[in-house]
Amino acid sequence: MIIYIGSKNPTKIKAVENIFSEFEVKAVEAASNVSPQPFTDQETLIGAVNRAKECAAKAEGVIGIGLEGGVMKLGEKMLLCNWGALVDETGEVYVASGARIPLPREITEQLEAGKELGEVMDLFTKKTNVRKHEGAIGIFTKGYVGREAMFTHVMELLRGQYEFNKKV
Ligand SMILES: O=P(O)(O)OP(=O)(O)OP(=O)(O)OC[C@H]1O[C@@H](n2cnc3c(O)ncnc32)[C@H](O)[C@@H]1O
Ligand SMILES: [Mg+2]
Repeated sequence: MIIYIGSKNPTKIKAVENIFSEFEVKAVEAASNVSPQPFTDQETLIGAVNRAKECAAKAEGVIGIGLEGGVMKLGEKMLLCNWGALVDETGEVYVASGARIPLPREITEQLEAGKELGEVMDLFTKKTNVRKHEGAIGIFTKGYVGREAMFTHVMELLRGQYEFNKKV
């Protein structure tokens, strides 16, 4: 079985490899077809599904994975939100979301002003490519849960549902 992951972000590739370690994992570009900075749960979920479907269409009999990051409003707070989708060899779609934590006010203000979280996090931490390393979730949890770990949990939820349905 070949697994296609629709991203070149190393945190996403590693999360897929961690959970499908016995299979060949191929990283390819896949369009989310949502805004670069999704602002709702719904938009983030759709982005993940779009990427997974594009991946599953790359070849016969493969599994496609989409992992998408965004933010969502909950009352006065803005939360990190992440979604994953797995499209299996028959076209069945499985979805799962990642852990959520609220973002500090100074971050949400910049997102509301139209900036992308990736850029805001690099400015905030004075680092480069936070999104390819610990991610915002890693920064605001002092490294307890990084982006790879969060996406790895999403992958467990996806593989588990797939196997339950297949009665593996
Ligand atoms: O190459 P792709 O797969 O697109 O990976 P990405 O890092 O851009 O990640 P997403 O498109 O899934 O995330 C959507 C936006 O949110 C940002 N983002 C999401 N989660 C983040 C995190 O934990 N840390 C920093 N930026 C994050 C990201 O930079 C984008 O601007
Ligand atoms: Mg992106």
